[in-house]
Amino acid sequence: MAAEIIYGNKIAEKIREHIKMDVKRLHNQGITPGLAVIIVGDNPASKTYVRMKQRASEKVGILSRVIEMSKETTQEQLVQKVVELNEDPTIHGILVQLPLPKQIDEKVIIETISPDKDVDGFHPSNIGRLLTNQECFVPCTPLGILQLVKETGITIAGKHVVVVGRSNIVGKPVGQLFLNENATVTYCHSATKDLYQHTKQADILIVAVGKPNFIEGDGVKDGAVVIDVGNTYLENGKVFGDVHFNQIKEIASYITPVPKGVGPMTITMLLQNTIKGAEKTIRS
Ligand SMILES: Nc1nc(=O)c2c([nH]1)NC[C@@H]1CN(c3ccc(C(=O)N[C@@H](CCC(=O)O)C(=O)O)cc3)C=[N+]21
Repeated sequence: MAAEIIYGNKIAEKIREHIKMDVKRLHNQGITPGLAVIIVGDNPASKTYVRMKQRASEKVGILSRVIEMSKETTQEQLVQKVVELNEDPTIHGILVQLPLPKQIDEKVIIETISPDKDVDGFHPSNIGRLLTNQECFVPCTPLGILQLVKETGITIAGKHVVVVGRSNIVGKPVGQLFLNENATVTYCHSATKDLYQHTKQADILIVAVGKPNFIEGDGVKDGAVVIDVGNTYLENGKVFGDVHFNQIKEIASYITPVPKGVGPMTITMLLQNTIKGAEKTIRS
């Protein structure tokens, strides 16, 4: 049976309507949520993402400030910029677009961002809080994936979630998030032996490796929910996911497309986290 396609862009649109109302409520309290996005260097994909984030922010009434820094920026200069934004009361969310140029240590920069403004959820303090199931900023892509799966109406508790990929920004936190939802979680990665033996066990298969068509039809169980986190730009300018969509759509119960799947949810969760950052200033 053919799978139902989960259109992340449609779900994202619905959530953004709620976000607009949250922003209005904050405006009425005299607060304009502010997001700072720092981009270092001129990676074309990064520029595209930053533009999408900026446009999405403006549409819902979040003030976005994009800070462009040259590819020669030193670590010290970037740290200084982040410290400045940490202290800026008009900024409620800080995102440093990754990857960073070689001369800059990402870990140092991420640890400089105030955990209270860390809308990416990459600071070790937020990661530790996610691990211990405490209130925190959850990384945007994992949070978006959870919302997409919840939108299908399936129960997550007790399901076997198999995550392919173990990056700090997607693989690891998404597994943790589903573990917190009482799923049984398996992580697969580059050293995993007999990958398909594992992926075929998945009720929910999440693929985040950045390799087009990495998982084909024979790696998927009948009726599985398949979430494709890939976003690889090929020379022709087209964007590709990590799973063989045409094969798997005949096997899965639900599948996310690329584009219009996980990507728009990532950006929507960034907006949601920025509002959460702005709300923190009310309570304190
Ligand atoms: N500090 C940091 N935080 C991030 O969240 C972050 C980052 N660095 N570095 C790069 C990755 C990638 N990322 C995407 C966001 C949206 C789409 C997205 O919306 N993609 C569209 C396709 C776009 C197109 O059609 O060109 C879609 O899937 O429909 C993709 C990828 C955020 N990232």
